[in-house]
Amino acid sequence: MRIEISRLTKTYRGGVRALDGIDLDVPTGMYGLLGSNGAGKTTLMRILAGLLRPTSGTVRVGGHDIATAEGRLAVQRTLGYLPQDLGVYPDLTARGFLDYIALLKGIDSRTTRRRRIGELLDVAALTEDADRRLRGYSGGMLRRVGIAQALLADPRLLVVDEPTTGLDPEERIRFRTLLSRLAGDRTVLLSTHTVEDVAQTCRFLAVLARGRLAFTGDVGALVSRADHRVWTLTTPGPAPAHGKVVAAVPEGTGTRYRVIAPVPPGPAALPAEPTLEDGYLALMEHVGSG
Ligand SMILES: Nc1ncnc2c1ncn2[C@@H]1O[C@H](COP(=O)(O)OP(=O)(O)OP(=O)(O)O)[C@@H](O)[C@H]1O
Repeated sequence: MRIEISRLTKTYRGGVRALDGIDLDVPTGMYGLLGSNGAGKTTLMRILAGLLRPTSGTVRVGGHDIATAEGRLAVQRTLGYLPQDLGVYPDLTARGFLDYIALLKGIDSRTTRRRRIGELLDVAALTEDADRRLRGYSGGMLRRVGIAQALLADPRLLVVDEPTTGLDPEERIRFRTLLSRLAGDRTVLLSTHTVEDVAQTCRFLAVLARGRLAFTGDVGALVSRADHRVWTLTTPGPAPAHGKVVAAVPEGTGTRYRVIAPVPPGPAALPAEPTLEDGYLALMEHVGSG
């Protein structure tokens, strides 16, 4: 399911221009949307989910234009959305909550609901805990309940907004693996400010900065933004005065710095292999974050 976005602009009442002329083509599979706080990611997700109207520009999802009522309806039928702040009822069990959402989504047949919810609890690895109240769930389990509710209508497009924020490393990895598995036969648009989530799951990504696209392409192309610009320097003295220090690890009597800079930050600096995070930071140095 392809997403085609052209000249998309969103200006909020009060004048904040959250999206400023976005052109983006998202193919089937897993796709990352990276950007710092306030870059416009949630605004874009909410427009895709039909919850917010753009100020101008066009958005087509699977060929349906979301500017028309029929288009929005068609997209809502093929889209599952996991918002940043999914509210749940803590006194419901996971099974009860999913049943409630399924009813809201118009799945009237009790048998269909029971079967579908059973399948999704299994996909989200929640079967054993399905009859426990949500108030006792961990952050990772709640996020998986969120994915299960987003999958109820078997959407071809899954839009997930900052799903791994606040998760511990094991839960984070488990959640990422789940998303990758789901992307096998659908489009999964993953919005995040965590570079590692994209590095571990996506081949293609876009970077938003202050409402504009700063980058689109494959992961390797973003990594190479930091080619010949990453250095390590171990010194007992102060941090290098030039370049952006991205890591500082105590080592012996000194500190090993990792630095992004166009030239070696000191005579003892050694070149290092760039990571996706280095590429992202090098790009942000260039465009200015925000
Ligand atoms: N309802 C609103 N009214 C006015 N301005 C808004 C509204 N929602 C968001 N904004 C502003 O629009 C810009 C983009 O916000 P958005 O939430 O889309 O960014 P984001 O990339 O999702 O950030 P975060 O990672 O912090 O969630 C910000 O400057 C934000 O303050």
